[in-house]
Amino acid sequence: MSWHLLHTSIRAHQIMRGNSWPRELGGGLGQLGVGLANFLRKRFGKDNVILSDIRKPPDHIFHGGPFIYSDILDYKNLREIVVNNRITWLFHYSALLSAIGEANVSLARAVNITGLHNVLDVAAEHNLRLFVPSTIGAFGPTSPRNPTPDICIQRPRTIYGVSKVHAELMGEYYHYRYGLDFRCLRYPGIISADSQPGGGTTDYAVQIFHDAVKNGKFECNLKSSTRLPMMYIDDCLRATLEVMEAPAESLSMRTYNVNAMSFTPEDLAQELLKHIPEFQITYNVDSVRQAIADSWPMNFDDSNARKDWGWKHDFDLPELVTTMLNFHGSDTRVAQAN
Ligand SMILES: NC(=O)C1=CN([C@@H]2O[C@H](COP(=O)(O)OP(=O)(O)OC[C@H]3O[C@@H](n4cnc5c(N)ncnc54)[C@H](O)[C@@H]3O)[C@@H](O)[C@H]2O)C=CC1
Ligand SMILES: CC(=O)[C@H](N)C(=O)O
Repeated sequence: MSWHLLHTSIRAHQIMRGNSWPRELGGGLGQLGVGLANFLRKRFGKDNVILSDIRKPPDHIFHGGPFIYSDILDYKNLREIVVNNRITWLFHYSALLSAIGEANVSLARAVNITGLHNVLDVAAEHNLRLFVPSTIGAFGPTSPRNPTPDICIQRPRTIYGVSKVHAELMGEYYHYRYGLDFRCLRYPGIISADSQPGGGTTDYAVQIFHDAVKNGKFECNLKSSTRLPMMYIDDCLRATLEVMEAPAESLSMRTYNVNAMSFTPEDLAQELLKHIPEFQITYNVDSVRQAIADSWPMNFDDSNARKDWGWKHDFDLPELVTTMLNFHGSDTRVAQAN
């Protein structure tokens, strides 16, 4: 019996009891982890996915499958989990995202850098296959923005971006120096319907759907012309699994951009109006998030991922909006019925 652990958060890790499958587990209570847990439980059965968290999970999560405690900053605890459960793959999702990281730099440095070091060491010590997500935030104002290739200048201006460049470089160092099977994808802004974002710059693109369905209006904290790479969560989770299952010999790199679409708040509002004609968007720009967004890629070049391991996205902007509204719409209908 081999186990696979995804480290995502102070609130959630997951260890999956897998027979022989190299499958990933989502962080229990993070935006992506919730989606990942659902994805994995639909495909592999809920009893093969164990959530871990230093907080008590809500009932629907607790009853959704097995549960265990862990903290990414507790190296001894990490080693015990890896050894006691014979972990073979580790997915490290724990981080403070861009905006929340700027509000608490010392905690972001601890979690995003010291936490990463703990994971690298336990992964190298126990020969784990390690996935660490990077981000569009790993680029900065001196990077080419339209499009942004895999290899170019990376001088991000957030602790989040600096920590993610560090993760990319450290992961690749451990790969070349110690043979660690490190794999990394730079995610765009990820959009999910059934989970809340964790304090990033792209969070508006998640909240707008909830507000549009519930109130018919939305106050956007970025300028209407702010173009950013975005991806629907199903594409994100599939990309993660596909790169982890790709044969090592197919990987010419260990860190890849993955892309699906790029849009502005205005583009998104126009697409929403096709479904909700009365929808209204207003703007109240958050200067911290706007400065971060203005330093990030506008479009991502992911040609290496498409060439090396066959990456292909499924959701463009129209499909994203239809899918998200169907979820929120059905959610609202259920709420009204109840
Ligand atoms: N959601 C997105 O749009 C994107 C996410 N990513 C990356 O994917 C990963 C997961 O992202 P999300 O689920 O959105 O993040 P999230 O903010 O929803 O969850 C991150 C988790 O890290 C946890 N954390 C904080 N301190 C911790 C500690 N000491 N020990 C363990 N966990 C700790 C937080 O409690 C939180 O639950 C992160 O590494 C993030 O950088 C990358 C690009 C885009
Ligand atoms: C794109 C990301 O990495 C995240 N959603 C953020 O905005 O901080």
